[in-house]
Amino acid sequence: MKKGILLVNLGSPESPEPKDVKKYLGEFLMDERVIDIPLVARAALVKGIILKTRPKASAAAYKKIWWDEGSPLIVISERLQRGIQNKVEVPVALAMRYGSMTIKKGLQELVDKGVEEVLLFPLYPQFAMATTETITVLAEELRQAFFPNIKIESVPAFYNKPDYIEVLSNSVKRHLEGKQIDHLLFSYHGVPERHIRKSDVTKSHCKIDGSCCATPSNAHEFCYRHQCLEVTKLVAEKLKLKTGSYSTSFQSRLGFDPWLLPYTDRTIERLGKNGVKNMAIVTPAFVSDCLETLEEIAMEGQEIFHEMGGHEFTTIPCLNDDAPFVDLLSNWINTWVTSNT
Ligand SMILES: C=CC1=C(C)c2cc3[nH]c(cc4nc(cc5[nH]c(cc1n2)c(C)c5CCC(=O)O)C(CCC(=O)O)=C4C)c(C)c3C=C
Ligand SMILES: [Fe+2]
Ligand SMILES: [Fe+2]
Repeated sequence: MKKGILLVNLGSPESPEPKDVKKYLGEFLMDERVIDIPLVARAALVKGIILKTRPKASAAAYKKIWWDEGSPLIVISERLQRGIQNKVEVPVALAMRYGSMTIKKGLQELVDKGVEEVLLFPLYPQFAMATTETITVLAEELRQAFFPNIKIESVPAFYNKPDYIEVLSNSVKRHLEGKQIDHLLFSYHGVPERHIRKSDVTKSHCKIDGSCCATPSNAHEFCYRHQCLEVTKLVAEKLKLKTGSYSTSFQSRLGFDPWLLPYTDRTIERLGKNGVKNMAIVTPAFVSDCLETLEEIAMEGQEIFHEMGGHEFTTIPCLNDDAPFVDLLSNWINTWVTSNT
């Protein structure tokens, strides 16, 4: 059976204009795994409230980070795809969960090249129902409806793979070389606490009480909070960071439901108030720099820190298309390609 790879990232608006941002946000936020409330309530919230105001504010934010070539997230994902394609023998396609580069088009591109067995590769180190799960569920629905003769295998969350932790740790180390940092903040995209409970396969483990994520459990295979805390722990161990010199927080909350704590903006504020002068931030929930890292962290986060009296604010880029990351993903793909052939 001929094999092929489909890398999948989140997606971006077609342009940073409010009408395109509105279209993108409409599709994104109407996903039942992103805003997980009944359809009628979701439509009322998204179309009746969020889409009335947010597109204008989001468009202004997108304009600050947009590149001549397009959305940073898309451009970087395309560079990653090309980097991997140069290192593997099978076709590598790229799709986005939302927007015009659809998963259906990505599967079609592979099928047109004769592919019958697809490795679906969600570009997220940690599992979340709003990211990994929505991709795998949609890909299976598309397979059943349009491509019944292909096989799809999905790459699970790779948050604790030793070679991933090594690449991430080396990147942090490289970007902090020669700097005197008082505090390293690991900031992950937040999710509503409800998402963690919904994804708890044991239905009783995740109490989000501070200790459950450190207690061994089958729930952790699908616990976003555990997987984020684990990345922090493993990188801190690898870099021999001292207790108290690093911490974890969650960014980008939306709405009034409780989201994972502590929040990144409040954490930056507290660090500044507590006298931290030089801080760095790494964002391991994102493999590609995007609105959430380039604007919310590198611009807004820096501003908060400076307002609180902080001096140096270092934003560590995502792994993007760095050679060690391209090599890592290519190695995993090549292992899959040569297995059972
Ligand atoms: C209920 C809302 C949201 C959930 C849950 C959520 C989870 C989630 N998102 C990412 C990664 C990205 N999100 C990005 C942008 C973004 N996210 C939300 C909302 C939720 N995300 C919104 C409304 C937006 C748009 C921007 C805005 O208006 O603030 C992006 C950036 C995309 C880009 O074009 O650059 C990424 C990447 C993860 C990993 C995640 C759960 C773990
Ligand atoms: Fe998001
Ligand atoms: Fe947990």
